Amino acid sequence: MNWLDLPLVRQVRGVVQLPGSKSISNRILLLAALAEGATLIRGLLASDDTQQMLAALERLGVNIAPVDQEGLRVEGCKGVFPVKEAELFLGNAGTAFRPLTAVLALMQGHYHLSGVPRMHERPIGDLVDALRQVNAAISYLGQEGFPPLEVHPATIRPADISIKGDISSQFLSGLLMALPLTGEAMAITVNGNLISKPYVELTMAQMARFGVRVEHTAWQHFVLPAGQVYRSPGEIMIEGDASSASYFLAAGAIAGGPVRVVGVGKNSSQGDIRFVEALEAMGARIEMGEDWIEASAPPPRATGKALHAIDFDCNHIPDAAMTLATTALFAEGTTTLRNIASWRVKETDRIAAMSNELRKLGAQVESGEDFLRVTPPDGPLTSHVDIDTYDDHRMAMCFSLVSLGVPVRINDPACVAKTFPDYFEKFSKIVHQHAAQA
Ligand SMILES: O=C(O)C1=C[C@@H](OP(=O)(O)O)[C@@H](O)[C@H](O)C1
Ligand SMILES: C=C(OP(=O)(O)O)C(=O)O
Repeated sequence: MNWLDLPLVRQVRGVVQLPGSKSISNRILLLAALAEGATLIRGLLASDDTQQMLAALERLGVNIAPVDQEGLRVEGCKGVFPVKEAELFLGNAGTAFRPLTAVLALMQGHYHLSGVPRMHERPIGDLVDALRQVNAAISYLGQEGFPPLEVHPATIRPADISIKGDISSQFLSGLLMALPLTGEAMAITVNGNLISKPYVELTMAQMARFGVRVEHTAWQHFVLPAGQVYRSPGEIMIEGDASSASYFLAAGAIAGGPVRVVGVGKNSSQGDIRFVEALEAMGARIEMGEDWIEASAPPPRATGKALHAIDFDCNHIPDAAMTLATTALFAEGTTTLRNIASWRVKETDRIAAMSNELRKLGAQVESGEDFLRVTPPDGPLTSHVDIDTYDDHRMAMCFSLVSLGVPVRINDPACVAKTFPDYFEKFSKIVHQHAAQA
């Protein structure tokens, strides 16, 4: 096991250029691959999750070539992947696994989809059930309802589909991106509650960039009109990742600031931009421009803690919500994060992992199926704690914030590669005062 020791940081300040959005990158790669015409993509995230999508598309016969320093040219295959038999390994990338399952189910081929052991514990049954309603032939190779999967050729028949949306929104997103390939009109009804709604909005917004529209009423009925085709818009610029922004903005709110992130701003299409509302509710000062956001701490309170606790429904920001859990260590009072049951089926059981590690620092933690409650210790956080990261990039990034209070050791820091390979380098650039210099 390797680790990274983060010394005590007394102040953060600076400007961070964000990496591209993971959620937009993997959607755009897939849609560009399925479109008519070539797409020049700029600003793509370079990380494990996008690498999984890129490698899978190349295996499926899609031509992808670098352009200039940072551009990528994807040759669209007009809705039909050239390769009809493939084994795809997709790591732990939900944004690759779920949408590719939906698309490949319509391709009349033989495909085998697998991932890392944790991916085989992450549910996919609700998506498979929905795809079976249009006669897709998918079988489970391990446990019923979970990857790995085998997709077989099948004659797809239009149907009114119902899908559950209370475990992951990626099932509905995958279905929405795939179904236009049939050319048929299709209606989807979401059965019960839909979580993580902004990600479905993001899906529809990316589809619209390729000329395909989805009609929907409330969050229950979605209609794909017949005869729509993905057409490349030519060139696409991907904005910075709003979830990745959360760590730097929280740092600015906790330890002085200002910290400015560049790459997302007030017109962002990503739901995690609304993390700033939670930070503001905790007392942080936020300013936003077209493509930047800046956070700084409020004046110190009598208690010594800059921020105050919140009670917040986090369903619309499941990823950035994790950052609130560690920000709560620097807030006066008890912070409650609600409606986060999906944390249990992500990179790890994030409610359990977060509870374990926060307790090591001296916080009082209460948790349930779908909530987490954090009360920081009265005195300082416990210093020099070893934080386990559970192969979860967000655990590593969230707990880097502990160094704004006490020195901390982050185990397996390289797990950040899933979405942000150079996270710790960027974090070190906003650090202005180590304990040794204080
Ligand atoms: O569609 C997407 O890009 C994502 C949706 C969310 O998942 P759930 O819908 O499972 O909450 C989010 O946690 C994930 O990181 C990315
Ligand atoms: C849940 C996440 O990833 P995935 O896209 O694999 O679901 C995440 O990045 O926090």
